[in-house]
Amino acid sequence: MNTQLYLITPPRIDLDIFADTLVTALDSGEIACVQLRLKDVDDDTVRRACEKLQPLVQDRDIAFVLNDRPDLAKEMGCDGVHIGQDDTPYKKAREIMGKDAIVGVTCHDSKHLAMIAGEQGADYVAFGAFYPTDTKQPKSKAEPWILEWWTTMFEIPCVAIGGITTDNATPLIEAGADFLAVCGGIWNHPKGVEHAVKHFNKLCE
Ligand SMILES: Cc1ncc(COP(=O)(O)OP(=O)(O)O)c(N)n1
Ligand SMILES: Cc1ncsc1CCOP(=O)(O)O
Ligand SMILES: [Mg+2]
Repeated sequence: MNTQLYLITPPRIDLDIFADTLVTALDSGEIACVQLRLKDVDDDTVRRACEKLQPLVQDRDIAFVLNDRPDLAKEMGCDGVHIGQDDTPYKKAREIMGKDAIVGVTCHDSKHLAMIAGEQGADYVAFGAFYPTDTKQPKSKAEPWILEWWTTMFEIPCVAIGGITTDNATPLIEAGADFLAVCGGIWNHPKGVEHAVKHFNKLCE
């Protein structure tokens, strides 16, 4: 399977404006997954964002994953949740989400964390940050070899994240990333989101 695109929503969104931008992105090419990632907002803001954005994504047969909050992901009918090492522990997240939902786990640049997540039953392991990013102050710096190592050793999909753009994605694709999780590289692309999606898709062919 070729590398697939996994969109992360911008840190701050105006819901009505972003819904239109998201539709443009979704209709520009192949996208496997969208993660709603809103930090430091109240639960109702997350609920409203889910209500507005989730149908746009799911109606196109694309997975809608919520960051950090298995409780809200379950309540809102999301396809999955992404949890970090300081979030709800995997077992609890799985208990809340059920066996068929997607549960993805941040593993930074750690083989050890990834093997634990894999053993516990994670649907994907996420490595990063591969490049400098303005979206988050990352806790770790990962190198492409960890993607190569993971894909050689395990069947569970791996996600590459952190500062990925159309200019720097190729080494991660070549190293075997199953998914590229991208925020700024899509929404802030100088030529617009349509061009960005198409360009990422081309790189992944
Ligand atoms: C696909 C994907 N990978 C990694 C992260 C980072 O999760 P986390 O370490 O919990 O940090 P926050 O995103 O919660 O700030 C992610 N969200 N998605
Ligand atoms: C959430 C997250 N986790 C590690 S780096 C990162 C930010 C991803 O956004 P961008 O693609 O803009 O670097
Ligand atoms: Mg988190």
